[in-house]
Amino acid sequence: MSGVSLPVADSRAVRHEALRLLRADPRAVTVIVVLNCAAAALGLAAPWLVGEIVNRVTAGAEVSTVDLLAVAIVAFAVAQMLVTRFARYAAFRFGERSLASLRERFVDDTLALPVSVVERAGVGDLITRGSSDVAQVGGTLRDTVPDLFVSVVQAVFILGAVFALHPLLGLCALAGIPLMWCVTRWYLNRSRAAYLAEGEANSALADAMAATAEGARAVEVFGLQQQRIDAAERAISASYAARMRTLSLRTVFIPGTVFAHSIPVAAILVGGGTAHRAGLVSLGAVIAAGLYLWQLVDPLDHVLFWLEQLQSSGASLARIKGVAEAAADDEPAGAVPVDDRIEVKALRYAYHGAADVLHDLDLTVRPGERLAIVGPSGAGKSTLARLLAGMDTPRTGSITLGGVDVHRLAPGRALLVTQEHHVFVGTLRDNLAMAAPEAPDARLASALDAVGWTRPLPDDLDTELGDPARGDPSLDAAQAQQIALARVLLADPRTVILDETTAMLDPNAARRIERALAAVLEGRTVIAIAHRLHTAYDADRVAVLEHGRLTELGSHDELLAAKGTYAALWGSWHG
Ligand SMILES: Nc1ncnc2c1ncn2[C@@H]1O[C@H](COP(=O)(O)OP(=O)(O)OP(=O)(O)O)[C@@H](O)[C@H]1O
Repeated sequence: MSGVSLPVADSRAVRHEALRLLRADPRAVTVIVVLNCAAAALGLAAPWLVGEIVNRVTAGAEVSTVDLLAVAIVAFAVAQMLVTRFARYAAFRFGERSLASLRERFVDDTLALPVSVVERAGVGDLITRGSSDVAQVGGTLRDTVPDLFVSVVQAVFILGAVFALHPLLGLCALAGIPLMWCVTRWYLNRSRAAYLAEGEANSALADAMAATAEGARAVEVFGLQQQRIDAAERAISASYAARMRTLSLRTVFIPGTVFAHSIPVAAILVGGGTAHRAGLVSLGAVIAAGLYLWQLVDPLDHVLFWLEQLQSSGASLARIKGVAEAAADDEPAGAVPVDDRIEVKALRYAYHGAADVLHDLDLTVRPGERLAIVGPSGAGKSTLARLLAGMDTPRTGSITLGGVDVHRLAPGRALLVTQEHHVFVGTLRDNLAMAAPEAPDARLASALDAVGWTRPLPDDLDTELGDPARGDPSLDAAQAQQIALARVLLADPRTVILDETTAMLDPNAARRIERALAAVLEGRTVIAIAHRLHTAYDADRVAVLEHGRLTELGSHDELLAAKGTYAALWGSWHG
């Protein structure tokens, strides 16, 4: 964790993104709106028909009339059920499609992020945004938005129906709104911060437990039991206090809204009863209005419940959109250089605002040249390699390849090969073809031959790799490195930067890989960070880096003759 978070989008950008998701499929949204309105309208029939039954019975109607109205109630209920079913289905499909599009965009935005931004932010943040935040927004699109919409439509229709029965009854129906408004505002003003604090306290508790479990040996050896118990108790107390805070908010919110629901029913009974006695409304209308109000409880509950969900999804969408903003801040790559000459001018670099680790570096590498960079640990060799590959940008000064800032080069022009090797889950073909998607199998196979690949695999290029849990053959570090080198061959970069490519391998494997490397590097410009000095011996020139400064530059023989740092390093390495 670096502590430098990825950005979070502001509320305007979040609103814009939410509208974009809704506008992406206007046909589906129209179908959902129409079906839900129809379902809500059909739901209004039953209370009105019950009121009609009361009015007709009071007026002395026949049993057959009542039967007919009862059948109509059932018919409307069935019709509402069917329409609701199709409305839900349409909403679910829309939600799933929106979720898929959100995921795809997130992957695109993540891949467009500069490596340095990902490293600074920490992979954990990106994973949380890509998993729980995307799932939260997806759930909201699939369930909350349609349900909220249905509930709002139902509530509006129900209130409209009560007003249609009689404006006086409509006014009684609105009697609970002021209290509900106050309680909800009070709750929403406090709940976001309280739930965020609860989430943080839970994470801290999980971290404290995990640290104790992971460091169990150290706890035992150094007798840290009491210290870990105290740490756990502090985390538990903080989590308990945070939970009590959210619980106390709910103990006001839930009873407050339940009470607010009963006010209009009481108002209808008192106001409606008085109006009926005064001959202003029929008894059936009062009963229908009472039934409507009971029907109103459910959609209002949903609206209040989902409001909170919308708040936390808004926060998740802001975090997802923040990744897109970070990706958009990066300058577009794709510039094509005039040749392969590398020019480093007055280069300075510092990590996250700390002191400079590279100071005023000037260096020219000719096309096709082999340059070795040597120096003590911490001198800045790997930092320079990353800058040369365009993975980070200089604080001041410039690095160009063929006149183009390396940061803006078209992909594949200059490649950094490190000691890290990753086998992607997929077939051997997938692992190779990502460097050259159009390459036929014969070219993939010859790239493998060129890097000295000898391991027979059960299904050749179709062999699945990368997931030992499903029984994929496991590859050792050297074989994984060979796949990485075959990829370099297939990508065919004009410039290759090697950063201690064989450092993690045993001497035999290292020799095999170095032989393979010779094939890969043929005819290219090569800048090699050398920890084994024979790489420097084979190079056209050697650059010595000490404390972030270039202190020596020349051929192996010239530097030996100069009797400086390189000569001393060679002397101690050689014997
Ligand atoms: N991610 C990072 N954040 C902060 N400082 C860093 C980071 N990576 C390297 N440094 C610092 O930058 C300086 C140069 O490190 P760098 O890894 O480039 O040296 P190096 O010559 O490659 O060393 P080695 O041979 O041990 O790999 C060191 O002081 C190191 O502590």
